[in-house]
Amino acid sequence: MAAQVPRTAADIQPPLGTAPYDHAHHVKYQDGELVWAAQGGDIEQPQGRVKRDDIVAVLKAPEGTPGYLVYSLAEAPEGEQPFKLSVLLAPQLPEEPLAEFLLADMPAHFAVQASHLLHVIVSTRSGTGQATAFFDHVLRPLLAALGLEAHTEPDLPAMPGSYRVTATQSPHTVRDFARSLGVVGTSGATSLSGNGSNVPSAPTILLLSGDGGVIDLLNGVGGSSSSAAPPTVALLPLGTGNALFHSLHKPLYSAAEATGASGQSPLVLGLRTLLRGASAPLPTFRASFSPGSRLVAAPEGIKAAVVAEDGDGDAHASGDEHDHPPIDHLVGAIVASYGFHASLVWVSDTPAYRAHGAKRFGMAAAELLKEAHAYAATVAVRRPGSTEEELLLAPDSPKKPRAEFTYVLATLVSSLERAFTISPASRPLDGQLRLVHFGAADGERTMDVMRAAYRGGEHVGMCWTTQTQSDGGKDVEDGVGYDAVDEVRVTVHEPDPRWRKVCIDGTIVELEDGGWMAVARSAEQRLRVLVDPSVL
Ligand SMILES: Nc1ncnc2c1ncn2[C@@H]1O[C@H](COP(=O)(O)OP(=O)(O)OP(=O)(O)O)[C@@H](O)[C@H]1O
Repeated sequence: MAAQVPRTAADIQPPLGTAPYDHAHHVKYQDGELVWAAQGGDIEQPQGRVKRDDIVAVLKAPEGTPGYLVYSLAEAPEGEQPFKLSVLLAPQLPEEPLAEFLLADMPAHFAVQASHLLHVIVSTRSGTGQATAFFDHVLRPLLAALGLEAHTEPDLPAMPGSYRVTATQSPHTVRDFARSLGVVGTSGATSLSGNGSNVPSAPTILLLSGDGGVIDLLNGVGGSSSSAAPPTVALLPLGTGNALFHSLHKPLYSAAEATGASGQSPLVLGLRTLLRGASAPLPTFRASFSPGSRLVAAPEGIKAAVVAEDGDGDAHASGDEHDHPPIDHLVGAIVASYGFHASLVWVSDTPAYRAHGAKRFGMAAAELLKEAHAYAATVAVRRPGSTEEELLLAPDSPKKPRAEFTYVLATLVSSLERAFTISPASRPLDGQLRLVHFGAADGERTMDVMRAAYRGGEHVGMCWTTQTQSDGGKDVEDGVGYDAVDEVRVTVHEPDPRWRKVCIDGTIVELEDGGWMAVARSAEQRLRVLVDPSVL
């Protein structure tokens, strides 16, 4: 049975970091807002408003206090205090928004017992570095309101009502954390809770980061050699692209946009999913690399986890960020790319670019497109259900393989940023790899394609006329290819290592000249992820 939300008056003292509660006497819901007035006030001249879009949850007030507590999040990204969790105590609430947001029971994934630990990871350098502020001013007080308190002792046994916080200290912290989950006695992960309850039997991890945190967890928890049940991850999007989060929540953005609420905050959605979400297996792929492939750092020497192979076939860390350790595979959940996308991720991951948040991609893209490099490669695909590999062909011949590409990107998700819909056919958790590709194109054409992707995926089906290299420069039809695939193999033919980078969920690997990357859906279950029940 799920644990109850706190019911004592002490549990609803204003949690640390929040302003004192506002006390409403009259409340009404109009035009997508709760409006309220205090005792003696006039509801027609409200004292305060809470936008529906900002509501995170409604809790019942404790016994002896009639009414409800409405938790809402306000964000001011450029301000001194970027996040503010507000609480309104109201004697009653209208059916809307009560029915939608009332949290009657503690989510099962918050129940802490010997068989199930709750972790919070704060990735301090993700995005523009706001994960710590989000934890301090939003998540910690919200969890406190649910009767959950933080501790930072790695060796404490599971204590009901507590969770363990890990703040990243280096690019290795998340991967090291993930590896520790496989160690009996640290994770508390058992195959079954065995107590007849619906408490999960593996830990729940609240991840305050971008996509990098996910790939570090995926490659740290180990594969089939690990006996632990897969942990469940709750994503709180505090990175730059947050591709996995935005893709899993895309139907919710679309639903909100249909009602005119285009500004729906991802962090509010993330908190709602955290409180009311359901756990589902996270589809993953395995990217294998030819011998001689190496992990590489960003151009200025700063890059995330350094992961290398151990004898068990699980990815793990070695060396520091200046090493280029050999690598033979990575597990990903988002994207495996070669060409413009991989180069862009590689060159934009410097401290100077990172300071610009999501704008860093546009800035780095402008530089890269001045060169408009044509990436020499061959690309083979295996289509769904087929056992045969087939080469992607040149536009002027039904037999000749295409020899130059600008873009080769295999993905399991729809969106690489909230508004960048690279694979419009992808649905949350559908587990289908899709390949977006086009041949050598100049900078302007590539920008056109990228702009169309920002218009909801309009790049799919784009066509243009191009000139062949041979046959005296004949005009032929070309365009963006978009295919469901079970496997993709990219073989690079580039003497300059600069153009031999591939990107796996943000991690960069350099192939050798003539080397290859093969990407295929993986049947392994390494992680589960919390999603809004509507996407299941
Ligand atoms: N304290 C730290 N010191 C050094 N590196 C860190 C630290 N904390 C986090 N990192 C690294 O910073 C990177 C942050 O990546 P993450 O993907 O979370 O954010 P992002 O790149 O801004 O977002 P996205 O991948 O969604 O675009 C990770 O590679 C992580 O290992």
